[in-house]
Amino acid sequence: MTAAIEVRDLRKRYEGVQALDGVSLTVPEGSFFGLLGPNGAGKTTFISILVGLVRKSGGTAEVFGYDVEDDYREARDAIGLAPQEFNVDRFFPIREVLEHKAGYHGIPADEARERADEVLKRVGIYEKRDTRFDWLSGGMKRRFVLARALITEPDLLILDEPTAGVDVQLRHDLWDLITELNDGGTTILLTTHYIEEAERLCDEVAILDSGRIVAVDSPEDLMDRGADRIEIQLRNPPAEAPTLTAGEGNVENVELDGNRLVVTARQGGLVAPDVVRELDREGFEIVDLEISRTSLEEVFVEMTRGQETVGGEDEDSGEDDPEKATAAAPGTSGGAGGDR
Ligand SMILES: Nc1ncnc2c1ncn2[C@@H]1O[C@H](COP(=O)(O)OP(=O)(O)OP(=O)(O)O)[C@@H](O)[C@H]1O
Repeated sequence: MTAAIEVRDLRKRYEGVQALDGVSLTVPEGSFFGLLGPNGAGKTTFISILVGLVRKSGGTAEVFGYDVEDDYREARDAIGLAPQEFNVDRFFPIREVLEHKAGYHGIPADEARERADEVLKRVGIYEKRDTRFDWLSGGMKRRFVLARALITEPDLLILDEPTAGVDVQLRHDLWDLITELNDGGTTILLTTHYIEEAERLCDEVAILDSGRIVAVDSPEDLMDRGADRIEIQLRNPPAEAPTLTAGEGNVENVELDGNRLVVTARQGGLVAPDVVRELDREGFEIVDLEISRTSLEEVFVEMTRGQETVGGEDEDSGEDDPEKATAAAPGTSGGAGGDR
C-alpha cells in the first residue's frame, strides 16, 4: 500500500537555521499520526513543504506517491490543510470563500455550493454562512478553517495546532469530528502542544526535536520507555530501602519515604507483581499499592530536554515570518501562508 506521507532525508535550511536536518518518516494510509515537538522543532516547516508553501533544501517528500514538487498538483489535491494561523480572505461571506477554494481545485460551481453547505453543517457553523470571516468568534474561526480543509474531501487532513486556544467544548467537538473522519478512512496528521491530546487520539506519534526525529512509536510504546512509579505502603518498613532483584532490569530506583517504598521502574504494571512477591518473601506486610503510569508528556519532556518549553495556547505564532505570510508558487524559493 502507498504511504500517505513518505519523506526521506528531508532537509530545510533557512538563512542561519537548519529547520529540518534529515527527517525520514512514513505515515501509513488511514493512520491518525501525531507530530510532536517543542517550539521551533520544525513541525510547521515539515507541513509547509508537504503542501508546497516552502521549498525543501534536500531529500524527498511524497504524498500518496506524488512528489510534492514534481507532482505538485496531485499531491496538493490530496491534502486538506487547517493551518495554525488564519490566512482567510476576510471580505467575502464564508460560504463564498469555500466555493472559491473548491473552484480552485476544479470542483464545478453547483457541486461547490453543495459541498460548502455540507462542510459548514458538519463543523457546526452553517447558520453563519453569510457572515464574513472577521466577524466570527475565535472558536468559529477554528471550525471554519477545518471546513475549508474538508471542502476538497481530502485523503490526508493536516491539522496544525487545531485546538490551540479553544474551549473544552469545542476541543471535544473537534476531537469527535476528526476521529469520525479518520474512522471513515481519512489519514490525519496532527501537530499539537497538548500532549495528552496526542496520547488520546493518535495511533502513532513522531517526536521532532531541532529538526530531527528522535522517536516514532505508538503512544503506548513510547510511554513504556518512561519510568512508572510504584508506591507500596508497608506495615513494617525497614530502616533503609531494600535492594530488589525483581523486575528483570526494569527497576531504576528504590527509595524509602517513611512507611512507603517508592519504586521507579519501566513497565511498572508488569514489574509490580514481581516486586510484591519479593517483598512478601522477605517478610514485609503490604498495606497498599499504587502504580502511577508515566505520561506521554513526561516521556516527551525527557526526550526533548534542553529545548524550549512545551507551550500552551500562546506559543510563537510565527506571524512575523515572511514565509508564512505570503503565498508562493511551486518552484519558487519559498513562501508560505496561502492555503492552496
Ligand atoms: N521563514 C523563515 N526564515 C528563517 N527561519 C525560519 C523561517 N521559518 C521558520 N524558521 C525557523 O526554523 C525553525 C523551525 O520552525 P518551525 O516553525 O518549523 O517550528 P515549529 O516546530 O512549527 O514551531 P512551533 O511549535 O513554535 O510552531 C525555527 O528555528 C524557526 O525560527
